[in-house]
Amino acid sequence: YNGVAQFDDQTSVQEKKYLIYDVNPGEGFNLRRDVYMRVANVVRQLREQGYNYILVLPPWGNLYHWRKRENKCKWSEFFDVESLNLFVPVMEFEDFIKEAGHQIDLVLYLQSYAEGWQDGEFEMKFDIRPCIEAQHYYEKVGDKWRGMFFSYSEVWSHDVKCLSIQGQSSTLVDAIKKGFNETYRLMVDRSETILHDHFGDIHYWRARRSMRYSKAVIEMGDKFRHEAFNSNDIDDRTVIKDNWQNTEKKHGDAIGGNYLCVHLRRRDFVRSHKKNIPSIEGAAKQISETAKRLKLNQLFLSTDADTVEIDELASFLSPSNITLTRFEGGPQLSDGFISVVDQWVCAHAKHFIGTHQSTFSFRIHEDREILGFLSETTFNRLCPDHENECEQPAKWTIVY
Ligand SMILES: C[C@@H]1O[C@H](OP(=O)(O)OP(=O)(O)OC[C@H]2O[C@@H](n3cnc4c(=O)[nH]c(N)nc43)[C@H](O)[C@@H]2O)[C@@H](O)[C@H](O)[C@@H]1O
Repeated sequence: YNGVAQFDDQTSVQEKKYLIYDVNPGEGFNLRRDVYMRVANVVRQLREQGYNYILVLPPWGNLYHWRKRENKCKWSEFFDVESLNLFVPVMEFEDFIKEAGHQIDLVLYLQSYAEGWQDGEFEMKFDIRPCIEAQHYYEKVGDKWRGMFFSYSEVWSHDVKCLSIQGQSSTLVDAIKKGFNETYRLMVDRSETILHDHFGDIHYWRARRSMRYSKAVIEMGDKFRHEAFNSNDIDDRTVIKDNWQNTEKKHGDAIGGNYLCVHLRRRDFVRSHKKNIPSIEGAAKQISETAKRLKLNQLFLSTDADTVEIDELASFLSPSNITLTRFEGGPQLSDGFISVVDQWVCAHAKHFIGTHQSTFSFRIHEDREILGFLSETTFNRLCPDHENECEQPAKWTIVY
């Protein structure tokens, strides 16, 4: 596959256009990372077919899980934008405003079909339809459509249309080609409505491999690994090349630092995934057993739990020589930044155990696949209290 850099020769063929996107406001950080991969693959396909789209990165902000209210955060705070740029050309929203102004030509609001699936069959299709709920998010004031637009109050759109769609990245490609390929600044809202073309295929992984963390995240994470666990890339065998395009690891290349990482998802998960996650005591029991089995007495805990639960967990660890360490960050760091450092540290552990169906854990799985860990050290989850041997996460292993 040589889908890279083809865009260089196409810039002359077609006038440059912008594809901006957004996601359902209630979605968390790591589901948004998944949606990025779907949209990046929309742009990849459009470019391969001669449409000169640049992907505009939606600023991070006002996330439900973030306790510090932050908005207009750039992707470069968390990710290496130059690296993303090697998959499809991307730009920060602020740079888009500088380059193309405060207007968007059309917001295409993705929605499902009001009538649901016909005959219970999933068929890929799209149609412009009356809006079902977009009116809650966009309002026409004078001749300008106003909306959230990532908290940029000066931004507005000339038009808003609703597209009922059932399908995947390529379905949206078809819709754009058919109806909107003349649109200069196109924004696709509710992009999570489309699925991946093929979950876990080479295009999925290329987009994912391009999503490297920012230098600041990596430096902070590496410093912490070194200080807390004496872990470093040479000893852990986790050295990777600067460019993801020529980084290819085999399972078993990486051995990881001398610690066990557990991602313990709490807060809203305690309610929404009650049946599938353990109690604090149950988690401590499973962690203790794994630590004993693997002869690891250093635990790195990545969690959104409050300190009461963390102290409780620590008190249940047995034998009591298991040390519990967390990355606390400090007041100057954002919630988003701390959470990505947590993921980086977990990605380098000798063994990882995550939480059932948490996209936060899924992104750690992927990082470990990229680094070349054996799958059995990665695709593990905590079981609910009443099940000793629950079903483990599907092994979505890397493909090159
Ligand atoms: C119920 C669903 O849960 C889904 O969450 P799920 O997949 O775990 O994962 P995320 O989409 O990332 O949302 C969870 C957020 O909670 C914080 N968080 C969770 N675990 C940790 C951790 O170990 N360390 C740190 N520092 N922060 C953590 C962090 O802000 C993270 O982005 C949501 O995406 C969906 O929108 C929905 O709410």
